[in-house]
Amino acid sequence: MSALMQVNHLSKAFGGNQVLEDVSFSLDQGEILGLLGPNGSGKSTLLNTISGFTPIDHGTISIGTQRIDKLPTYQIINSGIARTFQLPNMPKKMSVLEVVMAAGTRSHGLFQSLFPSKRLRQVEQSDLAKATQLLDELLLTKVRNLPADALSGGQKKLLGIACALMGKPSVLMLDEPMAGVHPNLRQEIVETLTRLNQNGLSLIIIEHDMHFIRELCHRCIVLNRGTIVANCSPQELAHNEQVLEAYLGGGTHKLQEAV
Ligand SMILES: Nc1ncnc2c1ncn2[C@@H]1O[C@H](COP(=O)(O)OP(=O)(O)OP(=O)(O)O)[C@@H](O)[C@H]1O
Repeated sequence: MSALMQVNHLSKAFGGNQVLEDVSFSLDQGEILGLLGPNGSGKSTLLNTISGFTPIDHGTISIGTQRIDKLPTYQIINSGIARTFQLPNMPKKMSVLEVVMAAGTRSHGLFQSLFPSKRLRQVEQSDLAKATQLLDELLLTKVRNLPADALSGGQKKLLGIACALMGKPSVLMLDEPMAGVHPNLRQEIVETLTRLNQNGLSLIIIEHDMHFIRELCHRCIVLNRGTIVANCSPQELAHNEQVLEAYLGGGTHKLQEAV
């Protein structure tokens, strides 16, 4: 494996609150990296900085040889990075299929949308095929004509993944994909993410569900108060003293309960 993404000495503070401090790690091509840590340790902020939603104070973020830490969000998306959110908001007046199709339109850019052409119609046809396939893979075919806002919390998460995949990213970052998802759907999600990974997608996954982490992740990094305290295999987590200290020292998610 070779490094696809490199984060070096990244720091971020909100006012006097130092949320990320000197964070460095890499994501290898084809890797599934778990991002763990107690509540408030800076996991979502780290994803926000990588995806350009939150500007960084210090450090660098690169994809291959390209620095992306100063780029606007749409260019970061174009460089192949997609993400989902912990609590996805969905439009009330669009159907599930329309929301996925709109995510595809966003990835083609405004120019093509404003000046429709034969080429655009072809793109729309291929978007429809891709959206239909993704909805099928993410078990949303039955609800494709419902308003997106009417979906359950778990289904909204799946829809968020479908939208993120419309841009054909090389890195997908998921913020707690299993939270609120019915147990019956979990294995399907694991299998879908495994298949996507086998087809070349690299993943960074924030998750508190240790069964999911062990089943899916090749490696984990653990944040505690904004600093990386472990970078190891999922199997090594339960024996890592700094990890146990991070979780037992005040976090509400107790690692030992999960392992
Ligand atoms: N936009 C913001 N403005 C001010 N403070 C923020 C902002 N975003 C995050 N923070 C603070 O950064 C800290 C880390 O939050 P973050 O959401 O990154 O943690 P987390 O590890 O993802 O937590 P959880 O597991 O509970 O989702 C918190 O103290 C939070 O209040």
